[in-house]
Amino acid sequence: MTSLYAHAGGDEALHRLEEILYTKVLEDPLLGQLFTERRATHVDHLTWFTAESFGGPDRFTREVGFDHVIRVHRHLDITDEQRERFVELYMESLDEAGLPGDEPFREAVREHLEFGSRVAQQNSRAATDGELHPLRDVPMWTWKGGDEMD
Ligand code: HEM
Repeated sequence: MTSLYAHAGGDEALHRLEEILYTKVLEDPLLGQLFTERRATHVDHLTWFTAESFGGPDRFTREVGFDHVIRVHRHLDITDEQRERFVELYMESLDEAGLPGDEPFREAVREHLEFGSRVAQQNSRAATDGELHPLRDVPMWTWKGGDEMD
C-alpha cells in the first residue's frame, strides 16, 4: 500500500505545504497572538513530523523527539476558535501547495489534523503533567486509499 507520505509527494511537497501554512498562520489575526515571530526551525520540524506520521522517514523522532512537541504547546492555552482556524488554514494550504485532492487523502489529512490539534490544545491547557494527553510518540497515520500502483 502506498503511504500517505509517498502519495502526498514526499518531503518536497510536505515542505511546500508547511511553508504556506506557516506564512498564513503568522499573518492570521487570531493565530498571530500565539505565533509571535518566524522561527527558523518551524517549517522543517513540522515537515519532519508530518512526514513521519504519514509513513515516511522517522527524522522527527531521531533528531527532535516527541517531548519537544509537548514543550512547545505547553501553556499556550489554545482556544477552540484558534484550534479550528489552524485546521481551516491547513486545509486551504493543501490546495495552494498542489497536494492531491482525492477524497481518501484529504480525509486522512483532516483526521490527522483534528486529532493532532486536539492533542496540542489539551497539552496547551494542562496545568499539571497528569493533565497532558497520553500520546508520547509521533502517531502513525493510515488511510483507506493507496492501493493504486504508483
Ligand atoms: C497536527 C497538529 C499540530 C502539529 C503536528 C504541531 C506541531 C508543532 C511542532 C513540530 C512545533 C515545533 C516547531 C519548532 O520546533 O520550531 C510546533 C510549535 C508550535 N505550535 Fe503546533 N502543532 C499542531 C497544532 C497546533 C495548533 C492547533 C496550534 C494553535 C492553534 C499550534 C501552535 C503552535 C505554536 C504557537 C508553536 C510554537 C511557536 C512557533 O514555533 O512559532 N500548534 N507545533
